[in-house]
Amino acid sequence: MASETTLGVLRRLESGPRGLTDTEAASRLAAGGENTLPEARTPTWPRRCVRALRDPFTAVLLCLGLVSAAVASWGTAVVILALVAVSCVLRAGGEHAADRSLAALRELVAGTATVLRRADAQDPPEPREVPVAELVPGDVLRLGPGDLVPADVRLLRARGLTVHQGAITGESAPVGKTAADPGAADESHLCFQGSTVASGSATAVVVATGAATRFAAAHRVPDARREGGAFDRSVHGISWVLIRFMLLTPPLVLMANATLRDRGLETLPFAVAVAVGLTPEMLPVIVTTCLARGAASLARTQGVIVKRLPALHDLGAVDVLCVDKTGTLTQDRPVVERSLDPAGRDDPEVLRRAAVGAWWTLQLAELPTPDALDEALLEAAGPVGEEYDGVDAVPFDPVRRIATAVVRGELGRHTVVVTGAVEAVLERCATPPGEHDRLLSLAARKADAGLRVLAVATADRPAGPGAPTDPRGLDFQGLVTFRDALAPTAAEALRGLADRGVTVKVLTGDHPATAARACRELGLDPGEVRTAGQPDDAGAATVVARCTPEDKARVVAALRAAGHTVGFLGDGVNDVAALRTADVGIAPRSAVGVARDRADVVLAEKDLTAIGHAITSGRHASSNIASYLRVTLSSNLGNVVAMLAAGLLLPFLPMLPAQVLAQNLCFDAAQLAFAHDRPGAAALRGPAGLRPRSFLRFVIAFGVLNAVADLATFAVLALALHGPDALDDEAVFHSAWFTENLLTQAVVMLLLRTGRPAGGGRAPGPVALAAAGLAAVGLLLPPSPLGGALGMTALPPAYYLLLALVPGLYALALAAARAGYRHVSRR
Ligand SMILES: Nc1ncnc2c1ncn2[C@@H]1O[C@H](COP(=O)(O)OP(=O)(O)OP(=O)(O)O)[C@@H](O)[C@H]1O
Ligand SMILES: [Mg+2]
Repeated sequence: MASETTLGVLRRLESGPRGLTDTEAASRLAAGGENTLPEARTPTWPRRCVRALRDPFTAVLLCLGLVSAAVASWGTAVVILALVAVSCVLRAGGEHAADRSLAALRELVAGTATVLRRADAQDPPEPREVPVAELVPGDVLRLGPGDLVPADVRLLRARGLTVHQGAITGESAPVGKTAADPGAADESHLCFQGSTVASGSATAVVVATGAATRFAAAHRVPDARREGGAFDRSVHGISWVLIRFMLLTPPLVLMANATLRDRGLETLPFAVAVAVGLTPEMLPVIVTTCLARGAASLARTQGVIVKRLPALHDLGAVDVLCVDKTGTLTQDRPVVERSLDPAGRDDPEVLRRAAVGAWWTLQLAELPTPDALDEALLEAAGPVGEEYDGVDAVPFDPVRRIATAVVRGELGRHTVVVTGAVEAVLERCATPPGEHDRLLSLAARKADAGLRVLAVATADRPAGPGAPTDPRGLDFQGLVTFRDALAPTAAEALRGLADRGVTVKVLTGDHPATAARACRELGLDPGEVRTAGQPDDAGAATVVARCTPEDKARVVAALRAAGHTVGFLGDGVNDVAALRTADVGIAPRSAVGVARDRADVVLAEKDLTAIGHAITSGRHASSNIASYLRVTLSSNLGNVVAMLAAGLLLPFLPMLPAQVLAQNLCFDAAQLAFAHDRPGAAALRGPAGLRPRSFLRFVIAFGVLNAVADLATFAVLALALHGPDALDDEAVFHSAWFTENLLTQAVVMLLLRTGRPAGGGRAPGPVALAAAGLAAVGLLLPPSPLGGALGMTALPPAYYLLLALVPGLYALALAAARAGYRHVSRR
């Protein structure tokens, strides 16, 4: 294929430069299938369950179950397997529902391609937006900056085209592509599905779609999204600490019991049950439920689409949000304001020349969507350009910051028209240094007024084959200024972010003064504006101007390295690298294809205030997950420590393995309520990340407190009611402790969540109801027949009195400790 000529390829595909007819495309689609990757299909149920088993906690549970089975402790083994099964099924179900709704949402922002199609063979071809899935071999399509290459294509025409094809070849820099018929081994005339257009434009014919593309052949998962976002990392960190604890517990229990109590392997089921008691086995279920609920409600109420569930948590943790300016804070609907000669006087000729360049760029570059500045130039200049003969054009490139068009002038010579950022154009002009500085400050004065500034230069040269990619020795012609109105919701959105404790930074490719002025008008203090490349441009500055795409990504990376959780909001080709680098990439729906594809979150409506709501929703979900973890882990840890200690002090096991596991099941069921909780206002006020270290410190502190409370209960019960000798009534002791555990757990649920303080006159929330249910089970299960089956019994009435008292005291201690902890952790 590599050595085939363009014509040969078109003939083989039975297509032509005018594209396919609708009927032909439809019959090819029916015959060849949709242009989708095989991996993109949703996993089956068994696969989901197997995947749920790979969760580390589940794996450890399974191991413990096998150990129990190996020592013929069938009851324990069965209960553990039941736990595993319940958590797998709940999780797989949750993920299934979440995936389905995510897939539906992703459809909303799925890409389209600009294809030439004809209703009839005689009709002229017209460019049409077609869903990427409906592309067929032989389709002729247009590519422009920011497009995803939707299939494997052979270029027919290309202007200044460079593509990122790292997904296929691993090269990180953009690669130049041309339509010229190549040598045998060269692939510079082919673009592959999965690559993206960095600059330039092209017309190309589709040669392979769907499973036949090179991308699919390489068996790459299309969305190998970064694992290890902030959320995954935190959960991973916490999980591994716990798993180490769990694996250590059984041998420790065995050894302690063997040395101090002379017990042998018969304590193994107990040891295993204790280790199981430590596991937050509902964690995956809670995480999926919290995130999926948050994402669904965001889509419904705000039109915000979260494409990757953990991104919702990361949004909640964002403390710095970087945004670009044009198209995000402003509308990107520029209108020409003035056309100035080098002396700063009005001169319509400058505008006319720029418009000639724009016209021929539009004609020759065949961009799928015309550039906003080019359109504004043509709108203001009226019908110009046709009086010349266009030769070639290289569309705007955000790295060089210039656009070039070449037209045939008088006497067969060529005129090169270069438009672009002032610095970039002046650098290519033969202007004396003094004049150079004067022109820069003229442009800066215009930019100070909030205008976007375009410099125009030309050169006259002998006829040559094409446009120079890096023209030099130009004559400076003047400036065109544009007004670009601010996005109507931008000011309110920025206020909303400030209220939520999020620092906003503006990273723009535009002039520093234009950016500073826009910020001021939006009520954001720009401070000292930095230009990309200055030392410390990633530091404290609010505005970094003249960013290349790499600069934006570099600043984001530096902020992350400094410990921030960084969000990036952008809509253009020059934002793609930063969208990938940030913890959460956000794109408005109007963004170019790659930006939308790379973003984790897409704003479906043109309302920036939705970001604030999305951040709150992320905090909401994180706070519920954190509440769950905090409550579960600290009370589990407390129970385990208390149980180990009591196991050594008592002549019998403090709880039977089956009772430990039953208690565990009750906890798990009650804690599902956290997925439906509404956290208090305080939890939503600032960034809400799970920081493993401080989190584990919290858990250990409250776990120890919990253990102390448990042991105190045990001592009080023993001494107050019977004296040390009466303790050999095992069933009574087990029942009392079971009840006490469930009651304290209920208290912990109420007091350790990040929820609103009790009271306030509103109906009890789900957590309060679940806690009440848990307490009721704690009181009612032991005297019931089921309790009997688990080896428990009704308690003497006096016990109930004490059992009412102890959780009360514990609640007071807990509330005091919580207040003290807040005080300490705030300092
Ligand atoms: N189509 C174009 N033709 C010529 N010059 C352009 C064109 N678009 C932009 N420029 C010039 O390049 C400068 C920087 O534009 P660039 O697109 O890099 O940033 P931006 O889109 O303004 O910023 P942001 O990153 O905030 O979206 C503009 O100020 C303008 O002078
Ligand atoms: Mg932009």
